[in-house]
Amino acid sequence: MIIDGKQVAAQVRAEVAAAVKELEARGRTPGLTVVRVGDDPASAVYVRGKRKACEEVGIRSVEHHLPATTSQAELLALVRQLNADPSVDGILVQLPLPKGLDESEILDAIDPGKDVDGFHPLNVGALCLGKPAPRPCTPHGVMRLLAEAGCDPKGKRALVIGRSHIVGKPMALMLLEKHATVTIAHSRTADLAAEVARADIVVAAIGKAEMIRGEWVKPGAVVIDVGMNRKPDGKLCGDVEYAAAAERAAAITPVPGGVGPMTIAMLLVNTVELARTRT
Ligand SMILES: Nc1nc2c(c(=O)[nH]1)N[C@@H](CN(C=O)c1ccc(C(=O)N[C@@H](CCC(=O)O)C(=O)O)cc1)CN2
Repeated sequence: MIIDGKQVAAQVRAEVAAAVKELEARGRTPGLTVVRVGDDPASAVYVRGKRKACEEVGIRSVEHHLPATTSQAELLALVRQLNADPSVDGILVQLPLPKGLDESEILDAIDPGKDVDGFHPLNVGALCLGKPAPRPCTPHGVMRLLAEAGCDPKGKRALVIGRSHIVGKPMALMLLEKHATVTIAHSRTADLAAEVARADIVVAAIGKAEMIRGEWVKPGAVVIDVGMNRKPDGKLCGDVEYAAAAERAAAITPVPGGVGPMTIAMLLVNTVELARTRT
């Protein structure tokens, strides 16, 4: 089975549009503000996608596009200004930031009540403790894809490959919350093939083109590919050898059209949730 992220994302967007209508009936239009610094072409594409998705579901979106020469102090000042602005429900600083800017200090400065990405230490702590808080969009989207594929993580061996703050670590916590037995693999893992071979659920988020060999996948496993890599021929591919893995997996996400569209859909979910909380 191919897990169609575009289709699930469309379903999520329809749910968000209905939730926005309800809020509007109460005189409240949710608002997302995106901060983009510099001219990274991929970031420009993602931010455009975020704004278009907001527009489609009725979320008000504003973009602050700052030059790559922006200083740490200037960026911090903008974040603080947005924190104080009552018309802003969600603040998102598009990553990566240009070299020289301290990403962690910027993310920590976002009001945790407006942290639509769920990257603030307080929200990460809340996730750790199983308390309600905005969940990082990509792993949040993966959980929805698993549910749509009929995969309940309870009691299953889940392998998360990658330990980033944005995907790997929160992913592991969300799977743990759903009672999976979770392993996190990374660049120093001794025998990755053996880890993959015993996993019922594999979430690959390492950023290395087709590094996870199809033949490693346990027959009947569910494979979620978070990777997005550009091949020399210009085509996109994931972290998993798709065709070979699809022969063994019970369900698998493609790249593109798998996890990517869910990242934007769950951002909309988080924005509406923050607006509700602040109402
Ligand atoms: N502040 C944040 N920055 C970044 C995040 C994030 O969640 N918050 N995630 C990524 C980039 N990202 C969203 O920002 C993102 C990545 C990929 C996609 C997507 O839809 N991909 C498509 C393919 C797109 C293409 O053809 O190039 C797919 O997989 O089908 C959406 C959003 C890093 N930064």
